[in-house]
Amino acid sequence: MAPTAVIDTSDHSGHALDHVSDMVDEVNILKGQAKKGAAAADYLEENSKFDAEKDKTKFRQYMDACDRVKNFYKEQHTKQTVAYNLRARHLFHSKTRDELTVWEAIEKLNSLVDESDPDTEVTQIMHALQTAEAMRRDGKPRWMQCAGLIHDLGKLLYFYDAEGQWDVVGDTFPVGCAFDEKIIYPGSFCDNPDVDDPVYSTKYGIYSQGCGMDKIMLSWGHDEYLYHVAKAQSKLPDEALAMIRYHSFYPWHREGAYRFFMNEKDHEMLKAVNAFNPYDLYSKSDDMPSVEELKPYYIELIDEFFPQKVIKW
Ligand SMILES: O[C@H]1[C@H](O)[C@@H](O)[C@H](O)[C@@H](O)[C@H]1O
Ligand SMILES: [Fe+2]
Ligand SMILES: [Fe+2]
Repeated sequence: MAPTAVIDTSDHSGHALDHVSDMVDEVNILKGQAKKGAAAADYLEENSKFDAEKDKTKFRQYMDACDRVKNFYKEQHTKQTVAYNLRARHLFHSKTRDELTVWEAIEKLNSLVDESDPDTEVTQIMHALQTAEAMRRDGKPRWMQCAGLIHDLGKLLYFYDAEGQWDVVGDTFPVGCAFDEKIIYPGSFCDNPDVDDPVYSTKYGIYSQGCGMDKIMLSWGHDEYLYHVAKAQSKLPDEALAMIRYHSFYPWHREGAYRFFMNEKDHEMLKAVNAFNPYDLYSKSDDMPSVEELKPYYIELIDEFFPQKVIKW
Protein backbone atom coordinates (compact mmCIF):
# COMPACT_ATOMS: atom_id res chain seq x y z
CA MET A 1 0.00 0.00 0.00
CA ALA A 2 1.33 3.46 -0.87
CA PRO A 3 1.54 5.74 2.18
CA THR A 4 -1.03 8.52 2.24
CA ALA A 5 -0.43 11.97 3.73
CA VAL A 6 -2.54 15.08 4.04
CA ILE A 7 -0.37 18.09 3.30
CA ASP A 8 -1.71 21.47 4.38
CA THR A 9 -0.48 24.04 1.88
CA SER A 10 -2.77 26.82 3.18
CA ASP A 11 0.11 28.76 4.78
CA HIS A 12 1.67 30.71 1.96
CA SER A 13 4.57 32.23 3.88
CA GLY A 14 7.91 31.43 2.15
CA HIS A 15 9.41 29.41 5.00
CA ALA A 16 6.38 27.20 5.39
CA LEU A 17 6.39 26.54 1.66
CA ASP A 18 9.97 25.22 1.82
CA HIS A 19 8.84 22.94 4.56
CA VAL A 20 5.86 21.81 2.52
CA SER A 21 7.98 21.08 -0.53
CA ASP A 22 10.36 19.01 1.66
CA MET A 23 7.40 17.05 2.90
CA VAL A 24 6.09 16.53 -0.61
CA ASP A 25 9.52 15.26 -1.66
CA GLU A 26 9.58 12.90 1.27
CA VAL A 27 6.11 11.56 0.53
CA ASN A 28 7.05 11.05 -3.11
CA ILE A 29 10.17 9.15 -2.13
CA LEU A 30 8.14 6.96 0.20
CA LYS A 31 5.53 6.40 -2.47
CA GLY A 32 8.26 5.48 -4.91
CA GLN A 33 9.72 2.99 -2.47
CA ALA A 34 6.34 1.48 -1.75
CA LYS A 35 5.72 1.15 -5.46
CA LYS A 36 9.07 -0.49 -6.07
CA GLY A 37 8.48 -2.96 -3.24
CA ALA A 38 5.02 -3.78 -4.52
CA ALA A 39 6.31 -4.26 -8.07
CA ALA A 40 9.02 -6.57 -6.80
CA ALA A 41 6.53 -8.86 -5.07
CA ASP A 42 3.87 -8.42 -7.74
CA TYR A 43 5.64 -10.62 -10.22
CA LEU A 44 4.88 -13.60 -7.97
CA GLU A 45 1.17 -13.01 -7.92
CA GLU A 46 -0.76 -15.64 -9.72
CA ASN A 47 -2.71 -12.88 -11.33
CA SER A 48 -2.16 -14.13 -14.77
CA LYS A 49 -5.36 -14.06 -16.79
CA PHE A 50 -3.13 -15.70 -19.29
CA ASP A 51 -2.48 -18.80 -17.19
CA ALA A 52 -6.16 -19.15 -16.26
CA GLU A 53 -7.26 -19.16 -19.89
CA LYS A 54 -5.22 -22.23 -20.82
CA ASP A 55 -6.37 -25.83 -20.99
CA LYS A 56 -3.50 -27.39 -19.06
CA THR A 57 -4.42 -30.95 -19.94
CA LYS A 58 -3.17 -30.23 -23.46
CA PHE A 59 0.49 -29.86 -22.42
CA ARG A 60 3.24 -32.28 -21.40
CA GLN A 61 1.30 -35.44 -22.27
CA TYR A 62 4.38 -37.66 -22.43
CA MET A 63 2.49 -40.93 -22.45
CA ASP A 64 0.82 -39.89 -25.70
CA ALA A 65 3.98 -38.36 -27.17
CA CYS A 66 5.43 -39.46 -30.50
CA ASP A 67 8.47 -41.75 -30.88
CA ARG A 68 10.75 -38.78 -31.53
CA VAL A 69 10.17 -37.60 -27.94
CA LYS A 70 10.34 -41.09 -26.38
CA ASN A 71 13.58 -41.94 -28.21
CA PHE A 72 15.06 -38.61 -27.20
CA TYR A 73 14.49 -39.32 -23.49
CA LYS A 74 15.74 -42.89 -23.71
CA GLU A 75 19.04 -41.59 -25.08
CA GLN A 76 19.26 -38.71 -22.62
CA HIS A 77 18.47 -40.87 -19.60
CA THR A 78 21.09 -43.39 -20.66
CA LYS A 79 23.90 -40.92 -21.34
CA GLN A 80 23.59 -38.26 -18.63
CA THR A 81 26.04 -39.74 -16.12
CA VAL A 82 28.22 -38.12 -13.46
CA ALA A 83 31.29 -38.77 -15.62
CA TYR A 84 29.72 -37.08 -18.63
CA ASN A 85 28.60 -34.11 -16.53
CA LEU A 86 32.07 -33.53 -15.13
CA ARG A 87 33.53 -33.59 -18.64
CA ALA A 88 30.88 -31.22 -20.00
CA ARG A 89 31.51 -28.68 -17.25
CA HIS A 90 35.23 -28.88 -17.73
CA LEU A 91 34.84 -28.31 -21.46
CA PHE A 92 32.48 -25.40 -20.85
CA HIS A 93 34.95 -23.58 -18.59
CA SER A 94 37.92 -24.28 -20.86
CA LYS A 95 37.11 -21.84 -23.69
CA THR A 96 34.91 -19.21 -25.30
CA ARG A 97 32.89 -20.73 -28.12
CA ASP A 98 31.64 -17.60 -29.83
CA GLU A 99 31.12 -13.86 -29.44
CA LEU A 100 27.64 -12.66 -30.35
CA THR A 101 25.10 -10.13 -29.15
CA VAL A 102 22.03 -11.63 -27.51
CA TRP A 103 19.91 -10.80 -30.54
CA GLU A 104 22.42 -12.43 -32.89
CA ALA A 105 22.31 -15.49 -30.64
CA ILE A 106 18.51 -15.57 -30.86
CA GLU A 107 18.75 -15.48 -34.65
CA LYS A 108 21.40 -18.19 -34.75
CA LEU A 109 19.28 -20.47 -32.60
CA ASN A 110 16.30 -20.16 -34.86
CA SER A 111 17.19 -23.12 -37.05
CA LEU A 112 17.05 -25.60 -34.16
CA VAL A 113 13.94 -27.77 -33.81
CA ASP A 114 13.77 -29.21 -30.31
CA GLU A 115 13.27 -33.01 -30.46
CA SER A 116 12.23 -33.30 -26.82
CA ASP A 117 9.23 -31.02 -26.96
CA PRO A 118 5.80 -32.58 -27.45
CA ASP A 119 4.04 -29.19 -27.30
CA THR A 120 5.46 -26.97 -29.97
CA GLU A 121 7.08 -27.05 -33.34
CA VAL A 122 7.41 -23.30 -33.74
CA THR A 123 10.90 -21.89 -34.10
CA GLN A 124 12.95 -20.81 -31.13
CA ILE A 125 12.53 -17.09 -31.93
CA MET A 126 8.77 -17.54 -31.83
CA HIS A 127 8.93 -19.36 -28.51
CA ALA A 128 11.22 -16.68 -27.04
CA LEU A 129 8.88 -13.88 -28.12
CA GLN A 130 5.71 -15.75 -27.12
CA THR A 131 7.10 -16.25 -23.62
CA ALA A 132 8.30 -12.67 -23.18
CA GLU A 133 5.17 -11.15 -24.74
CA ALA A 134 2.89 -13.12 -22.41
CA MET A 135 4.83 -11.71 -19.45
CA ARG A 136 4.72 -8.21 -20.87
CA ARG A 137 0.94 -8.41 -21.37
CA ASP A 138 0.57 -9.45 -17.73
CA GLY A 139 2.66 -6.46 -16.58
CA LYS A 140 5.60 -8.50 -15.31
CA PRO A 141 8.82 -6.58 -14.57
CA ARG A 142 11.39 -5.93 -17.29
CA TRP A 143 14.02 -8.25 -15.78
CA MET A 144 11.48 -11.09 -15.94
CA GLN A 145 10.56 -10.28 -19.55
CA CYS A 146 14.27 -10.42 -20.32
CA ALA A 147 14.55 -13.82 -18.62
CA GLY A 148 11.53 -14.95 -20.64
CA LEU A 149 13.08 -13.81 -23.88
CA ILE A 150 16.45 -15.47 -23.35
CA HIS A 151 15.62 -18.51 -21.18
CA ASP A 152 16.16 -21.07 -23.97
CA LEU A 153 19.19 -19.39 -25.55
CA GLY A 154 21.42 -22.00 -23.92
CA LYS A 155 20.26 -24.31 -26.70
CA LEU A 156 23.01 -22.61 -28.72
CA LEU A 157 25.18 -25.26 -27.17
CA TYR A 158 23.88 -27.55 -29.89
CA PHE A 159 26.01 -25.64 -32.41
CA TYR A 160 29.17 -25.90 -30.30
CA ASP A 161 30.18 -28.68 -27.93
CA ALA A 162 27.08 -30.85 -27.79
CA GLU A 163 27.09 -34.55 -28.66
CA GLY A 164 23.50 -34.39 -29.90
CA GLN A 165 20.28 -32.94 -28.55
CA TRP A 166 20.32 -35.20 -25.49
CA ASP A 167 22.87 -32.92 -23.76
CA VAL A 168 21.11 -29.68 -24.75
CA VAL A 169 17.31 -29.86 -24.47
CA GLY A 170 14.65 -31.67 -22.44
CA ASP A 171 13.77 -31.74 -18.75
CA THR A 172 16.63 -31.84 -16.26
CA PHE A 173 17.33 -33.95 -13.16
CA PRO A 174 20.21 -34.34 -10.71
CA VAL A 175 23.02 -36.76 -11.43
CA GLY A 176 25.09 -38.30 -8.61
CA CYS A 177 22.06 -39.46 -6.61
CA ALA A 178 19.09 -41.73 -7.27
CA PHE A 179 16.90 -40.84 -10.25
CA ASP A 180 13.46 -40.01 -8.87
CA GLU A 181 10.28 -41.71 -10.08
CA LYS A 182 8.84 -38.25 -10.79
CA ILE A 183 11.17 -37.75 -13.75
CA ILE A 184 9.31 -38.40 -17.01
CA TYR A 185 9.81 -41.97 -18.31
CA PRO A 186 11.54 -43.08 -15.07
CA GLY A 187 11.95 -46.61 -16.45
CA SER A 188 14.28 -45.36 -19.14
CA PHE A 189 17.29 -45.01 -16.84
CA CYS A 190 17.93 -48.77 -16.78
CA ASP A 191 20.89 -48.54 -19.18
CA ASN A 192 22.52 -45.59 -17.39
CA PRO A 193 25.64 -47.03 -15.67
CA ASP A 194 25.09 -44.75 -12.63
CA VAL A 195 22.10 -46.82 -11.50
CA ASP A 196 24.55 -49.59 -10.54
CA ASP A 197 26.91 -47.28 -8.66
CA PRO A 198 26.83 -47.90 -4.89
CA VAL A 199 26.88 -44.15 -4.10
CA TYR A 200 25.14 -42.53 -7.07
CA SER A 201 22.18 -44.87 -6.67
CA THR A 202 21.37 -43.76 -3.09
CA LYS A 203 18.83 -41.10 -2.11
CA TYR A 204 21.40 -38.40 -1.27
CA GLY A 205 24.22 -39.82 -3.39
CA ILE A 206 27.26 -37.51 -3.42
CA TYR A 207 25.22 -34.71 -1.73
CA SER A 208 23.71 -34.21 1.70
CA GLN A 209 20.31 -33.23 3.01
CA GLY A 210 19.75 -29.44 2.93
CA CYS A 211 23.00 -28.80 1.04
CA GLY A 212 21.27 -26.31 -1.31
CA MET A 213 20.37 -26.71 -4.97
CA ASP A 214 23.46 -24.76 -5.91
CA LYS A 215 25.56 -27.80 -4.96
CA ILE A 216 23.51 -30.22 -7.04
CA MET A 217 24.85 -31.19 -10.44
CA LEU A 218 21.82 -31.00 -12.75
CA SER A 219 21.99 -32.87 -16.02
CA TRP A 220 24.01 -30.73 -18.41
CA GLY A 221 22.08 -28.79 -21.01
CA HIS A 222 20.69 -25.42 -22.04
CA ASP A 223 19.62 -24.29 -18.55
CA GLU A 224 22.94 -24.81 -16.84
CA TYR A 225 24.95 -23.41 -19.73
CA LEU A 226 22.93 -20.19 -20.04
CA TYR A 227 22.85 -19.76 -16.27
CA HIS A 228 26.64 -19.56 -16.18
CA VAL A 229 26.79 -17.20 -19.16
CA ALA A 230 24.10 -14.89 -17.73
CA LYS A 231 25.46 -14.95 -14.19
CA ALA A 232 28.87 -13.79 -15.38
CA GLN A 233 27.78 -11.28 -18.00
CA SER A 234 24.34 -9.84 -17.19
CA LYS A 235 22.78 -7.60 -14.59
CA LEU A 236 19.83 -9.96 -14.13
CA PRO A 237 18.71 -10.50 -10.49
CA ASP A 238 19.01 -13.87 -8.73
CA GLU A 239 15.34 -14.62 -9.37
CA ALA A 240 15.89 -14.35 -13.12
CA LEU A 241 19.01 -16.51 -12.92
CA ALA A 242 17.03 -19.15 -11.01
CA MET A 243 14.28 -19.05 -13.65
CA ILE A 244 16.91 -19.74 -16.29
CA ARG A 245 18.77 -22.41 -14.35
CA TYR A 246 15.80 -24.43 -13.14
CA HIS A 247 13.11 -23.90 -15.75
CA SER A 248 13.47 -27.46 -17.14
CA PHE A 249 13.75 -29.06 -13.70
CA TYR A 250 10.09 -30.17 -13.69
CA PRO A 251 10.67 -33.06 -11.25
CA TRP A 252 11.54 -30.38 -8.67
CA HIS A 253 9.47 -27.31 -9.47
CA ARG A 254 6.30 -29.11 -10.57
CA GLU A 255 6.43 -32.61 -9.06
CA GLY A 256 7.98 -31.81 -5.67
CA ALA A 257 10.91 -34.23 -5.95
CA TYR A 258 14.36 -33.55 -4.47
CA ARG A 259 13.00 -30.93 -2.07
CA PHE A 260 15.15 -32.44 0.71
CA PHE A 261 18.22 -30.83 -0.89
CA MET A 262 16.84 -27.29 -0.58
CA ASN A 263 18.18 -24.57 1.69
CA GLU A 264 16.40 -21.38 2.73
CA LYS A 265 17.26 -19.37 -0.38
CA ASP A 266 16.00 -22.16 -2.63
CA HIS A 267 12.48 -21.69 -1.27
CA GLU A 268 12.50 -18.12 -2.60
CA MET A 269 13.99 -19.24 -5.88
CA LEU A 270 11.36 -21.96 -6.26
CA LYS A 271 8.65 -19.28 -6.06
CA ALA A 272 10.37 -17.42 -8.87
CA VAL A 273 10.64 -20.55 -11.02
CA ASN A 274 6.97 -21.34 -10.45
CA ALA A 275 6.01 -17.79 -11.44
CA PHE A 276 8.01 -18.21 -14.62
CA ASN A 277 6.75 -21.63 -15.68
CA PRO A 278 3.23 -20.84 -17.00
CA TYR A 279 4.65 -18.27 -19.41
CA ASP A 280 7.17 -20.74 -20.78
CA LEU A 281 4.76 -23.65 -21.08
CA TYR A 282 1.35 -22.24 -21.87
CA SER A 283 2.45 -19.49 -24.25
CA LYS A 284 3.31 -22.31 -26.67
CA SER A 285 -0.24 -22.15 -28.01
CA ASP A 286 -0.20 -18.39 -28.59
CA ASP A 287 -0.36 -16.56 -31.90
CA MET A 288 2.80 -15.86 -33.90
CA PRO A 289 4.32 -12.55 -32.85
CA SER A 290 5.87 -10.26 -35.46
CA VAL A 291 9.64 -10.30 -35.10
CA GLU A 292 10.17 -7.05 -37.02
CA GLU A 293 7.58 -5.16 -34.95
CA LEU A 294 8.88 -6.38 -31.61
CA LYS A 295 12.61 -6.23 -32.29
CA PRO A 296 13.19 -2.57 -31.22
CA TYR A 297 11.47 -3.13 -27.86
CA TYR A 298 13.50 -6.26 -27.12
CA ILE A 299 16.81 -4.82 -28.28
CA GLU A 300 16.36 -2.04 -25.73
CA LEU A 301 15.39 -4.57 -23.06
CA ILE A 302 18.47 -6.69 -23.80
CA ASP A 303 20.76 -3.62 -23.64
CA GLU A 304 19.44 -2.83 -20.18
CA PHE A 305 20.57 -6.17 -18.76
CA PHE A 306 23.54 -6.93 -21.03
CA PRO A 307 25.14 -3.47 -21.27
CA GLN A 308 28.41 -4.70 -22.83
CA LYS A 309 26.34 -5.93 -25.81
CA VAL A 310 28.74 -8.58 -27.18
CA ILE A 311 28.57 -11.74 -25.10
CA LYS A 312 31.13 -14.52 -24.76
CA TRP A 313 29.28 -17.77 -25.39
O1 LIG B 1 11.09 -30.20 -24.27
C1 LIG B 1 11.21 -29.08 -23.46
C2 LIG B 1 12.19 -28.08 -24.00
O2 LIG B 1 13.41 -28.64 -24.35
C3 LIG B 1 12.35 -26.92 -23.09
O3 LIG B 1 13.22 -25.95 -23.56
C4 LIG B 1 12.75 -27.35 -21.71
O4 LIG B 1 12.94 -26.23 -20.92
C5 LIG B 1 11.70 -28.27 -21.17
O5 LIG B 1 11.93 -28.64 -19.86
C6 LIG B 1 11.55 -29.48 -22.06
O6 LIG B 1 10.60 -30.32 -21.56
FE1 LIG C 1 13.97 -24.66 -21.98
FE1 LIG D 1 11.12 -22.56 -23.14
